[in-house]
Amino acid sequence: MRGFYIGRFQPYHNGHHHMVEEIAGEVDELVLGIGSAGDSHTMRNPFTAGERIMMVSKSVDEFDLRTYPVPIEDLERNSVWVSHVQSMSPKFDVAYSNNPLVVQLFREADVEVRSSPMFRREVLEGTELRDRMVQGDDWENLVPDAVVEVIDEVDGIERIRRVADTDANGDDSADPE
Ligand SMILES: Nc1ncnc2c1ncn2[C@@H]1O[C@H](COP(=O)(O)OP(=O)(O)OP(=O)(O)O)[C@@H](O)[C@H]1O
Ligand SMILES: NC(=O)c1ccc[n+]([C@@H]2O[C@H](COP(=O)(O)O)[C@@H](O)[C@H]2O)c1
Repeated sequence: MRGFYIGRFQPYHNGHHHMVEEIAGEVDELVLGIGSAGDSHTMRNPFTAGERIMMVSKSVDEFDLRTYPVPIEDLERNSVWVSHVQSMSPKFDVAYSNNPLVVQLFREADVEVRSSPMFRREVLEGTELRDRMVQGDDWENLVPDAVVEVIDEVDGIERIRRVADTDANGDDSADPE
C-alpha cells in the first residue's frame, strides 16, 4: 500500500518526523508532498522546495520505508487541487493529514484520509520554530539532526533573519541590494 503525506515543512520538524514514523507502520511506500513548492524567501516559507526535499529525504533515511518526495505548487482553485496533486504524484491509496482543508478536499474527492493526534504541538509547530530561529532561541533539538545540517549548509538562519526584517518593514519584494 502507498500513502501520501503533504506539508509545507518550513522546516521539517520532529512532529512531522513522528507522523512519518507512525505512517511507516501502516504503508509500504510513502509519497512526501512538498507543499507550496513555489514559495520561498518569506517568513512563512523561508526554504525552497529543493532545500525542503533535502531536509525530508535525509531525515526519513533512518526509516525502513521507500519514499518519493514530490514538489506540489499551490493553485488558486481549491476545487481542483486534489486532481492537481494526483497529476503530480505516484498513485496512492491513502492520504495522511491533520490539516482540516486538506482533509476536506481529499474526502470530497473520495480519497481515504487518516489523521492523527498532534504530537507535542506546544513546541512542534513550524511557526514556533521559525520564531525561535529569528530570536536566536533553541530550535535544534526540535528537528532531526539532518535538518540542522541542511539549514547550516544553506545559511538558513541568516536568510530567515533577513526575510523577517524585510517582512516587518512591509516590503514583500525581493530586494537584492
Ligand atoms: N506536532 C505535530 N504533530 C503531528 N502532526 C503535525 C505536527 N505539526 C504539524 N503536523 C501536521 O503535519 C502536516 C504538515 O504541517 P506543516 O508543514 O504545515 O507544519 P506546521 O508545524 O503546522 O507549520 P506552520 O506553523 O508553518 O503552519 C499537517 O497535516 C500538520 O497538521
Ligand atoms: N488550492 C491549493 O493550492 C491548496 C489547497 C489545499 C492545500 N494546499 C497546500 O497543501 C499544503 C498543506 O500542507 P500544510 O498542512 O502544511 O498546510 C500547503 O502547502 C497548502 O498550501 C494547497
